[in-house]
Amino acid sequence: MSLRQVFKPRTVFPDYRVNLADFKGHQSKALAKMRELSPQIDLVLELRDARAPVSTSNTLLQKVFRDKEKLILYTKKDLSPINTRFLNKWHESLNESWKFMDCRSANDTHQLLTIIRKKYNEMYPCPPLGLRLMVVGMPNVGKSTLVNSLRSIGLGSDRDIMIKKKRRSVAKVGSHAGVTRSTSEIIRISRDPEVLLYDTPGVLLPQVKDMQTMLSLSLVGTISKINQADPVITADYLLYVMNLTDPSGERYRKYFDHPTNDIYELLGAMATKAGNFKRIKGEKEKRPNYVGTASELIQMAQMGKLGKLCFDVDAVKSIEDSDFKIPEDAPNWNRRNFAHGD
Ligand SMILES: Nc1nc2c(ncn2[C@@H]2O[C@H](COP(=O)(O)OP(=O)(O)OP(=O)(O)O)[C@@H](O)[C@H]2O)c(=O)[nH]1
Repeated sequence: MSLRQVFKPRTVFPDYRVNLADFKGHQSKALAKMRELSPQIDLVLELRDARAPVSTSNTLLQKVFRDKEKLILYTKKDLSPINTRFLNKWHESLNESWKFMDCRSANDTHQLLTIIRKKYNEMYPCPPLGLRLMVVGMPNVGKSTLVNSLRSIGLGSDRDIMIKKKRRSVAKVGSHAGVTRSTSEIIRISRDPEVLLYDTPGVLLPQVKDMQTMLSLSLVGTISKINQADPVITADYLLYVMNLTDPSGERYRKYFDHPTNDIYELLGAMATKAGNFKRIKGEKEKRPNYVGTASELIQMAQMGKLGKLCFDVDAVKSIEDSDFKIPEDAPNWNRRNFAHGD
């Protein structure tokens, strides 16, 4: 590209056909269990990934806990550039409380525990069996990580959180979707006041809204490998998001010297640099391994190696542009109970 040419990122993503479902039997069972336990729950912690705040919001969970007090936790804040003004505007219109979190941070967990304990102290009469919480959300958003942090900090001191972490881990954590398969037994996270919670398996919608939602969910690791879209399509969406976020091409400068809208150009350059070629049946020459390189690029994005990214670019923009009104039937929660955090 000549220096005179100005790079223009794509503003519309091509309409690929991708699978829109990843709903499993254990998720359906988990929903039934949530409905069964719902009457004894005082507060629902709904986790969403801050890199896909709209796509990881689950209307099924909202229906199950329609009448419950709820605090929305946007997790993985360390990987997301999302503007808190957007979250404020969005939730103000829905009369909902929210907080930004790194589930592994002692500081954030402390702040959350303070909110939870305050909630207990404000209840009259105090719940005789302790305050009961349920931690819900889509797969891989950080539920089990949060449960372990709450228990470590809630029952111990944060100075020895690292030492006690192993002993106190009650919920299995993993880097892929679907690690928790069933609702936990009740777990104590604080003694005075008595606070108990249930960890639950991640639940998706039976079918997601559209292709971009599915690609966003794949990029934050919510979709199981078998149902994810083709890695090259997912990497192309990642490129679309990266260019809209920063049109200078800086995020992939290490692999390619100018911004591009052509995913094959970027993957080809990356594969050549790594010497990652593949022989295609019936062809003499080896070709760059586009699929393998696309998977590597996706993994880098998931680990935060391409900088902070929000994959819900179009969804966030359409919410930002809309004119909010508080629905008349919105529950009247006391929002002063909750801090937003940053
Ligand atoms: N960077 C970052 N990583 C996090 C955070 N919270 C959780 N993780 C990581 O995200 C991955 C998924 O965490 P889990 O706690 O297993 O997620 P889950 O929601 O219980 O997953 P399911 O069992 O599939 O429902 C793990 O690799 C965690 O270490 C966070 O706030 N920031």
